[in-house]
Amino acid sequence: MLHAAASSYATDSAAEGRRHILYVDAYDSFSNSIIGLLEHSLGASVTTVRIDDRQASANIIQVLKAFDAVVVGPGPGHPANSDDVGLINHLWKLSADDLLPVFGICLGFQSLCLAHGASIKRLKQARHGIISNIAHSRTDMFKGIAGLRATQYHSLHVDLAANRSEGGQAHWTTNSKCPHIQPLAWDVEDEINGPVLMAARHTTKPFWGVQFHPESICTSKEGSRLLQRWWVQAKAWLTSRSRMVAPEHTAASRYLLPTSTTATARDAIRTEAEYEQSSAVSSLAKAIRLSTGSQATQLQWTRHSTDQISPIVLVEMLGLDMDEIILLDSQNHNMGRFSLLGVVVPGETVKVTYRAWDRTLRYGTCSDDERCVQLQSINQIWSVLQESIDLHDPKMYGHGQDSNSGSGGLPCDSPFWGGFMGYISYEAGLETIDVELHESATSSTIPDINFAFVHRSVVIDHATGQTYVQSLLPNDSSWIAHVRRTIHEILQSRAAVSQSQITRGDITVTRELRDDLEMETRLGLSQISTPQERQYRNKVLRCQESLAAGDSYELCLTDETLITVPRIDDKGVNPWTLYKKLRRKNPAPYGAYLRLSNATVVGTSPERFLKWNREGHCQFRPIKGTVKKSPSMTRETAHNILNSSKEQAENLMIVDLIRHDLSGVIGAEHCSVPKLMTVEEYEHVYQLVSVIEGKLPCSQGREGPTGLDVLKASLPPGSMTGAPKKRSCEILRDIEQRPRGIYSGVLGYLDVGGAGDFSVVIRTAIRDAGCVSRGNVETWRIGAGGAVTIQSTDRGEYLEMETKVMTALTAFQSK
Ligand SMILES: C=C(O[C@@H]1C=C(C(=O)O)C=C[C@H]1O)C(=O)O
Ligand SMILES: NC(=O)CC[C@H](N)C(=O)O
Repeated sequence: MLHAAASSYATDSAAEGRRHILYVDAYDSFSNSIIGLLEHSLGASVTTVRIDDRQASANIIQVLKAFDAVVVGPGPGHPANSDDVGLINHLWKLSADDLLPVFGICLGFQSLCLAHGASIKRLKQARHGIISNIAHSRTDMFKGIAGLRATQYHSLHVDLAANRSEGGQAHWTTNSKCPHIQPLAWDVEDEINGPVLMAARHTTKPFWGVQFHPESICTSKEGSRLLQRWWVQAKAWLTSRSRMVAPEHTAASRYLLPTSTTATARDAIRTEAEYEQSSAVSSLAKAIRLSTGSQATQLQWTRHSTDQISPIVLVEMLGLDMDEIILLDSQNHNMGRFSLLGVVVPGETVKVTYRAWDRTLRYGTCSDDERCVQLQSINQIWSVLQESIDLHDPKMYGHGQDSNSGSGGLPCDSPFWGGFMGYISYEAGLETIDVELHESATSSTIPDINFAFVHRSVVIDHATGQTYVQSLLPNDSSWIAHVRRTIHEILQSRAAVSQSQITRGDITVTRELRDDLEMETRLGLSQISTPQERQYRNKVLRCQESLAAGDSYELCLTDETLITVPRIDDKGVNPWTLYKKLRRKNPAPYGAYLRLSNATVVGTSPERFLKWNREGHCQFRPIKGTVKKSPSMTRETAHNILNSSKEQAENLMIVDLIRHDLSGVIGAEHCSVPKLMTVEEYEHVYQLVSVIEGKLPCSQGREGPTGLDVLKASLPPGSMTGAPKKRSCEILRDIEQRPRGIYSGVLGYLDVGGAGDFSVVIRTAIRDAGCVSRGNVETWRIGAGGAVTIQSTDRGEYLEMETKVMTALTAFQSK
């Protein structure tokens, strides 16, 4: 199947007269941005092939006939390792008749030079996310290019044998060892590594290459001009040879494998086997739909002016604190606007779980009516989630019912009207990028995807002081009235203020004090086992070895802290009491309390992963760069540290990675970076934050990608992996030797109206499933870690991990 560019929505590959470029993807996390640049700076149509596409490799001559030029992308590994470059090696051996212009970027460039006599060596210090001025010859593709600042992501470099003998000067001549490699650009500012070759061309063949990354957000505009200059040269070469592409461009299609899951969540399932399963899976959507009746879905809702009502008080007054619920709680944090409560109605709410290691999907309202379907791949889940959402979109059924507010229509300011609430684990994310799971993932008892289809919800808008009570169930006025009465009760007794317990009457106060006391007694007897410093530091060093070897540019190393708490009278820690303590100690905008199926999550994440609204506006907010607060750490010093090259490089890599993830779905030209590396202050840390945004194409009817497509294309969260994502995750799995589970995954909601919001699961405690019935102790886990770069120190990384653990561990320390 032909895969016409990763960003197929931006491309009209059938357009007449367009040139065709074959992009060779070496599994890099920046490829989609490069493809966007080729499409929009050069006006070319781009088709992607992966380096390990065997069929394309075996038929490479035929494949190339359909293209005007090839761009060979960056990637992990070493150009001398055939697995890392795959079919790239064929390009350098093409006969005169089959030749065509080739442009290599980073790994592609190194491969070009290696094939023509150069040596590939390790840099003394790898350059990942480092921006520098490029000194160039002003000739060839650099003609007319002004000052060029460019981002580098490399550990290896091209050694032309004459590098060092030129006294640190850039030079533009070939030498006898590499007579065909003509230098075109150098980095002469690098004091540690000395002059490093940044661009070259072949003296007789139409091969060019650059060591830096023209697609990076921090490479100046001259980066795309350079590509345009190359394109002029390439086309001149094609004209001089009268080279024509095969009349049928799609002739290449039968040799190329699809490169990514560009199928949208709404796309029809194709193979027969998939079809069979899909009908089983589809019955899930129908089962969920049945619970709302066969008629049009109505959203019944009321709105109340509640000022600053506390979601905690509301949960308790509704008597839900011991039940299965999902609370997304912005904890009055200045960066969180909404709090959302999803109610699980025992025996009625449909729960959907998926286990990555055996690919089983389970759904039902309770264990008795649970159905289990064996899936071929996680990709089948997205369509069923999307289908369930689509079947309930109240917009499709005319107006919802506004029973009390009198304004009619739907509550547009409420970001969630009902739909799925829950999480997607890190391992589920690994499956989406074809990373094999660690063997011990088989022992995991907590689901990897865990959602409830929430019909009844309450949304508190802390900015406007409005609270929405909403239900998708038919004839649910009595529940709505019950919540409304409870809200009035809270308001009347002024229980909405923070001193709520004092005003809620003696019974509640007594219960709360008793709960606190019980928890503190258990916590006083708990055992905390944090990662050993020496072992953690060794892991940092192992990460750095992979970075130095060129296998990764950044690795988000993590480990976990275990808290074992004795169960007394068959009772462990009350998760609700624990959550209340945690949110007091570490308020954060993405607070989460989840009890669903056998998972218990108590968290205070500062990091939004991805939000999209009903108009299709998407936003990522990755955090990368952490400084611990302390009496001696002034805001100014924190800013200085976070503005250092180490922290900025760390952040830049993730920004470029997320631009790639988002571009793959909506096209690079629709992505923007409105905030690049701004410092934000939290309870215990300062963080460096960037914002990447984009807009889904407006689709008529139900065509085109959705927010869920962006979500599935971006897992696991780049800030928790490092770049390039796939190789980095494989390295981390081998170093960490454990599944991460819910930690490092994403938690949030998919709204029936088409919106969604997910945080990154960090600074969070998770209770082991099954422990409740496992005798007299229970275990809680807190994952923590940080991005290791070549500039990290092992001790510094250990301290950073410790700081992050503490943000959640404080809740376990007895008073
Ligand atoms: C890995 C964690 O956090 C991630 C790593 C960060 C960093 O390296 O600075 C910052 C926020 C998160 O994306 C964690 O909190 O455990
Ligand atoms: N960005 C890249 O292509 C990196 C190439 C190679 N793996 C290196 O680290 O030098």
